[in-house]
Amino acid sequence: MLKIQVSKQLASFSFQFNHDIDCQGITAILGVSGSGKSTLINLINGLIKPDQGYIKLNNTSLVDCDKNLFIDPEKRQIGTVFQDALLFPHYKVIKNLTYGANNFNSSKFDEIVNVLNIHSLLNRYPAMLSGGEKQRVAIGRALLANPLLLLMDEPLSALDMPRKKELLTYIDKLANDLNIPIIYVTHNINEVKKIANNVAILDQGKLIEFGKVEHVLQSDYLKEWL
Ligand SMILES: Nc1ncnc2c1ncn2[C@@H]1O[C@H](COP(=O)(O)OP(=O)(O)OP(=O)(O)O)[C@@H](O)[C@H]1O
Repeated sequence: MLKIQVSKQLASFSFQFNHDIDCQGITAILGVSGSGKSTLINLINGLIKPDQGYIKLNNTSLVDCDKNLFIDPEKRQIGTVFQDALLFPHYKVIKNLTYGANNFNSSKFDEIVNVLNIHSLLNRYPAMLSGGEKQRVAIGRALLANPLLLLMDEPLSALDMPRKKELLTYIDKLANDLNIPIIYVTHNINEVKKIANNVAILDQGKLIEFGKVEHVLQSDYLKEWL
């Protein structure tokens, strides 16, 4: 369980989020541009410090403003995949995957390589990969660090439609085959329908709705948005 009760002021933008997120399956964070989706992701992974409140992952405090506690991003056991796959251009895929990952065994490596279907890419440089292949490698690298939770901030936005469809299938497999909980940021309702179990809707830095996808997609807020 991810327990979040935070507020953050970024210039004139006020952000608040008070809700628990079940660490199971895929939880989508949906909202228009500027609603605060990336702010939420960066509060969870530690790239932003809240002004007030706390975040706990499976009962471990990641940040607690009252106690002046702040766990550094690299110690949170949380993987983040951003819009653009940030790979080292001068390293082959295999080195990009294993860079900085100290605690993994070869069966874990094989499992991740299989689920993401990147075996044939291991000896290529990033410049020799398509956008979707790069994102699969970036996801693989995040998974090799053994995260308890995977955050994905609009991972499809740089891809064309066929690659989007392809990568969505892989993301779905991660949650099901590897059993890794995922928080998935998007402004695309179709992506939510395809892969998410639960969805949170943000608007102007506030949580508007949270619940099962079937339920939330019926909300009046989304009827106006569609
Ligand atoms: N460091 C900052 N300083 C000032 N304002 C910021 C800062 N970071 C974000 N903001 C503002 O906070 C608001 C929310 O930004 P955020 O990136 O969280 O939105 P988003 O929903 O992820 O948007 P998008 O879908 O376009 O990525 C925006 O108005 C943005 O300009």
